Amino acid sequence: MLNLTFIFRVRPLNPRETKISDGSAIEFPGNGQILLTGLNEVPGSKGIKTKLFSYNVVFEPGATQEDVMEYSGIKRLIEMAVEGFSTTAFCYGQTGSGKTHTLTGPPGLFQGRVDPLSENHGLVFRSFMHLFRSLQERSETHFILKASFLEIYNEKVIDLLNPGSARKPLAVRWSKKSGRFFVENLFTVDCEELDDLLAVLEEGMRNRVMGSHSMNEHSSRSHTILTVHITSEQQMENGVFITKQGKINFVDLAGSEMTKKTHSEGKTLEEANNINKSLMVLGYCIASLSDSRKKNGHIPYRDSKLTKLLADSLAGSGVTLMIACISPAKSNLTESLNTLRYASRAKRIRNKPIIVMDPREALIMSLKREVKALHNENEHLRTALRLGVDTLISDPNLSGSRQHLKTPTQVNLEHVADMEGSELAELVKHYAQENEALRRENSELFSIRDLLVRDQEVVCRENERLLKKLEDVNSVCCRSPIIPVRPTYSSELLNSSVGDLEGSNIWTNPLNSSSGSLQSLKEMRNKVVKNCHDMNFDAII
Ligand SMILES: Nc1ncnc2c1ncn2[C@@H]1O[C@H](COP(=O)(O)OP(=O)(O)OP(=O)(O)O)[C@@H](O)[C@H]1O
Repeated sequence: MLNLTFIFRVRPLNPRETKISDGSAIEFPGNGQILLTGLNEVPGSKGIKTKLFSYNVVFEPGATQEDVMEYSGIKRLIEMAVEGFSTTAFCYGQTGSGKTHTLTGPPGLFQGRVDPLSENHGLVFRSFMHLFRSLQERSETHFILKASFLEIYNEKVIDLLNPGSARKPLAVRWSKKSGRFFVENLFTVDCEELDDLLAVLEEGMRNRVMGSHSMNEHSSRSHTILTVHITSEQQMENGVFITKQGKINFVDLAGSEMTKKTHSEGKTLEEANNINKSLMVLGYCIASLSDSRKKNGHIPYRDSKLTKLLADSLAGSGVTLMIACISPAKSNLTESLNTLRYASRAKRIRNKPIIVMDPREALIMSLKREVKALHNENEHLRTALRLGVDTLISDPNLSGSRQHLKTPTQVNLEHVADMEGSELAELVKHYAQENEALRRENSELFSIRDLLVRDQEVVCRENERLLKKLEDVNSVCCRSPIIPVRPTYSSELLNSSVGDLEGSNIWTNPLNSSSGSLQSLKEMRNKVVKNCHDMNFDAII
């Protein structure tokens, strides 16, 4: 199952590019195709002028923020997070290609009073609105939302919701329990209302490190990860509560940059080196994951903070939407080519996403599913065999499996999360026992069915033999001059009553004293009719 989807957004030429007549090097032939032109001017192009890339979703420069929300697949990602999956949307691309614009909007949107109706809002703001609408539609489920927002600046993790005046970095540690990396002491905010989530976004955006270089006046100098944890509690038919823990990460990667082109030096150069290094590690991880020979080997997640924190999304149980942002300008052709190639490599990662659940609850769920399937199968078998539940229970041939089901273990089906270990163990035991009893009953029903099928075959053969005998007698009768000729009577025989036949002279044959034959014919016929009646042919599947 594919868990990494790539989509593309090509931004319009910016005023600077238009001013210096830096034309577009990208054409859109349609059907999700991107045609790079003028490649022969790129060093190492070996004379190739154009290259065509094909993808499922490509947003052309005219696409609006709403278009991206509607057609990028982000809505599905949110639904999956609500259903308990770990999901990630991240924006990748060279500096100034429109990553921040796509995720959160243009620069300055979060300065001063934020206009909630602005058309400039990016995917994060729109996703929060969609998330709350989606939760409201599921009134039968109780949801708890928590959000955190961090940035990785120069390989240091800073809490954007609680940066402190010194912007003290937080440690990234490995959790044995959850089997993943986590940020120690990261501020996590309870978000009961949509406004709480929006406040998290605003606060984080204000605290983010921005810089300026020749290619982007408002360049993000850090990677940011905004995470919304979604815990859902739903009551099942029998009172058991099932808890699922989904999450959605919005990752705005700092832009890859050619330091020569951005004229970086000093602090900006150090930032650029760190950005490029962590993006390179991300590239290695993606390349290793997409290479089937290396997939189960070493993946260098530990080589950067970014890959440590994204490891579960890339390789584990997550579902990822990668939005590759591209500049159309001729002057950025090499970078655009790199982004498209990077995406082509990453497209090959496939994993099986899984819902994150408490292992004990997962066991109960799987036992419940099995119990339900067995119940259904047994019910079907019972109907097919025309045996009522009571018949089965009173049938001494059946083991005590049904008796057990009539008096199930009494278990306190309270809120599972609040249950003591011993209570949970008892619940698991109960389902395991019920499961076992149903399995036994299932195999007994199957043996009964096999037995009946065998009986049916024997009776069919017996009937065929009797009908053959009737045919023989018929032919003897036909040869007698006294007996009027009837074309065939085996079917007529089966359709008429015994009384009809007795009164009829077609059976009397004084020459071969056929009263004995009549008697045996009647017996045979009765036997066939009885066999057919006894064996309900339709009932056996
Ligand atoms: N689709 C678009 N439509 C209009 N303007 C855009 C679009 N994409 C980007 N821009 C503008 O281009 C400029 C650079 O975009 P942005 O800052 O989002 O790039 P970035 O990839 O995040 O860069 P960096 O990696 O340096 O942070 C911004 O002024 C932004 O508003």
